[in-house]
Amino acid sequence: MTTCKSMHHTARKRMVIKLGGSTLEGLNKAFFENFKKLQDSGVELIITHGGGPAINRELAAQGVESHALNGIRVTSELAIEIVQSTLIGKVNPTLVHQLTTAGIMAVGLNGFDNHLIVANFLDKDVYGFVGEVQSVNTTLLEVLINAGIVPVVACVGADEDGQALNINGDTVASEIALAVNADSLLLVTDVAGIRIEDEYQTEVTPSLIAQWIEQGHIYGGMIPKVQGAIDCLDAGIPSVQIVGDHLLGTTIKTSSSKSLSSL
Ligand SMILES: Nc1ncnc2c1ncn2[C@@H]1O[C@H](COP(=O)(O)OP(=O)(O)O)[C@@H](O)[C@H]1O
Ligand SMILES: CC(=O)N[C@@H](CCC(=O)OP(=O)(O)O)C(=O)O
Repeated sequence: MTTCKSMHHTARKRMVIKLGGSTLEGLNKAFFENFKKLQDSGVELIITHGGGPAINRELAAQGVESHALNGIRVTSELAIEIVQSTLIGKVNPTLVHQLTTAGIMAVGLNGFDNHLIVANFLDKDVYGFVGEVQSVNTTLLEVLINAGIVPVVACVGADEDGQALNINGDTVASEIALAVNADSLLLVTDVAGIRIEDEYQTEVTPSLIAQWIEQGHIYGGMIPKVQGAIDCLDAGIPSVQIVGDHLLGTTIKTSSSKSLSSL
């Protein structure tokens, strides 16, 4: 019996999906119903999200300055309060509502819950209240997944003193994918994948990505996505995709399977 059960478990696919703030507000019921179908077909889902545009609006409304450096928001003491309340208080429950409306049992979480995301200051002098992930406690995620519940994780970490730290949503997604040993990572954003000189790429390798960053073809918010993708591939997660809201986009692979046709 035990063998049977564990074999069943290892056969299940586990997928981490990150919904970017750039696309979050335009997603409809049909989009979320795709996730319901995935879950019904036996895929274990963990959803993470960002919320850059919502944070920008709230910062502007309160007259708090912030700017990005290498795709990371430089986050002052005033700004972290707004990041925390916007992501955990507004963006996360809105997303949980959309998922539950699509028939998915979903529960909202953030880095504070059962030490889910323990973080250190990345570099306080340069970035302010931005976190670098120190550890991900997967215990709670496993409990929820086993009960058929989809965890929905806001990208706020907590340091050992209980200070909230802002972490890029793509970074949280890849760290969680690594921690739960996901079979795939899907980053949903506002573009249909990586675009190079006006052409969307269907399949790319880490070495091409490094070249494109160097040449400035990949910049800004795309940088934490490809970095997270490469970290996952390096750790053996077989599939990472960056897609638009139609779920079409770029697959990042360690080596191209197109070598014959492209020769
Ligand atoms: N090579 C590239 N291909 C596609 N998008 C890119 C590229 N380089 C930079 N970008 C930018 O990255 C953005 C997506 O990142 P971001 O705005 O942070 O989205 P999200 O909120 O989904 O994390 C795109 O809208 C585009 O402006
Ligand atoms: C440190 C850092 O940059 N945090 C991000 C967190 C939100 C996020 O990542 O949102 P997107 O998914 O929309 O990019 C920020 O403050 O914007």
